Amino acid sequence: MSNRIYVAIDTPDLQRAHAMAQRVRHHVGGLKLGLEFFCANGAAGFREIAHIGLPIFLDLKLHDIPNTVAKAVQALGPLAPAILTVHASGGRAMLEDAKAAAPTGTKVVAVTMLTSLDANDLGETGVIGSPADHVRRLADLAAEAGVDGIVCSGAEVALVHRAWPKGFLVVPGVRPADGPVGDQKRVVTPRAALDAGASILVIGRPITQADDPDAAARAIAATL
Ligand SMILES: O=C(O)c1cc(=O)[nH]c(=O)n1[C@@H]1O[C@H](COP(=O)(O)O)[C@@H](O)[C@H]1O
Repeated sequence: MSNRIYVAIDTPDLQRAHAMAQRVRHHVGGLKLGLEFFCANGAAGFREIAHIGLPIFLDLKLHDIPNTVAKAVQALGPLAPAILTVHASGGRAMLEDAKAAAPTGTKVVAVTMLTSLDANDLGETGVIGSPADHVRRLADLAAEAGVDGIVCSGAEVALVHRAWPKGFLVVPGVRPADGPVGDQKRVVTPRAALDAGASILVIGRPITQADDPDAAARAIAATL
């Protein structure tokens, strides 16, 4: 893929989502639809956005018992998303069953440690060790369970890339050098994330909240 930016279309409003996707479509490689969009618009909304013709990353971060996740992945099968997320902390059996239930062309990627968390947040959830240790442990589990890749921050992607060179590595929480970080805590620039081994970048607000979203997408793409 020449353009490795997936733009996060985070809105519950189908018209706005469609207009935003149309606006930036020539400057991104794919579109990411997440919980906010899918809870409001479901499969019908997904199909409307898919008509635009770019690959769709369906980011539902599924996390439940193996049977429930497998049945949910099966139910999403007719949508044939290019990429689908589950949580790595759902465990080995959940990851194996999610992959087995996904259509052949869908990459199943496992979210390791959300980019909105830092070492302190991790400690509060009872996890001992650094973010890097935690991401590495979950990435190893994801690789062993046979999913296609993981989601992590740009701060850990280099170490995962070394351990799993063939893994499909998704990096969100990227910000142009001077941009506001918002609720993200483990942030790097788009260029740094790609240099460290990211397969694709997920970028939302730096594009969608810009005064001129297509110019913002073009400007970020030009740095890559
Ligand atoms: O799975 C994701 O895409 C994801 C994982 C993660 O750890 N952090 C994260 O921000 N995301 C998603 O990436 C997008 C980031 O959006 P911005 O912070 O607006 O660029 C959102 O749609 C998040 O749901």
